[in-house]
Amino acid sequence: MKQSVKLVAGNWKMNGLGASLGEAEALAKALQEQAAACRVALCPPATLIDRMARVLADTPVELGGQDCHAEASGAFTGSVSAAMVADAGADLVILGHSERRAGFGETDADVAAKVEAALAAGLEPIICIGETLAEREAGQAIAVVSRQVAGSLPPSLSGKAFAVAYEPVWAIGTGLTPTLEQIEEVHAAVRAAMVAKLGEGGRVAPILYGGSVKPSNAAEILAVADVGGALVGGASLKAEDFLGIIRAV
Ligand SMILES: O=C[C@H](O)COP(=O)(O)O
Repeated sequence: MKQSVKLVAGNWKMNGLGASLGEAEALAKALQEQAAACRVALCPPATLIDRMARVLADTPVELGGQDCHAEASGAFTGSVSAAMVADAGADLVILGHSERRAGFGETDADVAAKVEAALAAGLEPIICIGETLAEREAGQAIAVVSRQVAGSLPPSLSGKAFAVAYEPVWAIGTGLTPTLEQIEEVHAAVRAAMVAKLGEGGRVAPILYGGSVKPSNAAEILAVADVGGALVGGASLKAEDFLGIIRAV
């Protein structure tokens, strides 16, 4: 299989005010002094994208949003469009995170529509999938992620730059992680579902792992077959911790 460059993306979620720009600056400075062996991205809250774009201009750190609306414009109070995320300075956008699926009722079809909007705006989507603890305990993990891939990835992704992030819901922010064997098994199933949906276009995009990735476990997780990077929450908020993960690639 052709390997794409690994991507390590930090999802700040609803954390970080202007003061946190110092962490982005420190990260960029470190990566300018010693280049990373992977792509690196930070995805701050929408209000920080513009300011962070200035801080990260001419550095190796890419910038992403955490969500966008599926429509291009209109009466959607509180939402931002994909074009707005791009206009603020982002190159990527996280879509379908489990916190949006669970907290805002986003379905696979909603996510697929957002992916279309992101592509139209020139953004590279990072499409999140993952099973709940109840689904894993019921032996449904593979079926759930396969269904999410089939429903959340529109055919138009074929030939476009994108990533899928496998994030078991029970591993997010808990300190728990699947075994390396479980990660390998799910990533293989996700890859098969991507190829079933997109044909050859599903073979190259990286499949990131997310859920309690930290400097101490990053190397072993990133070495698992077809783990194409990491989507990092808590440990991306401090440059030093995030660098520990990036250096493990
Ligand atoms: O998007 C990131 C994930 O939800 C992982 O979060 P975490 O690294 O804090 O477990």
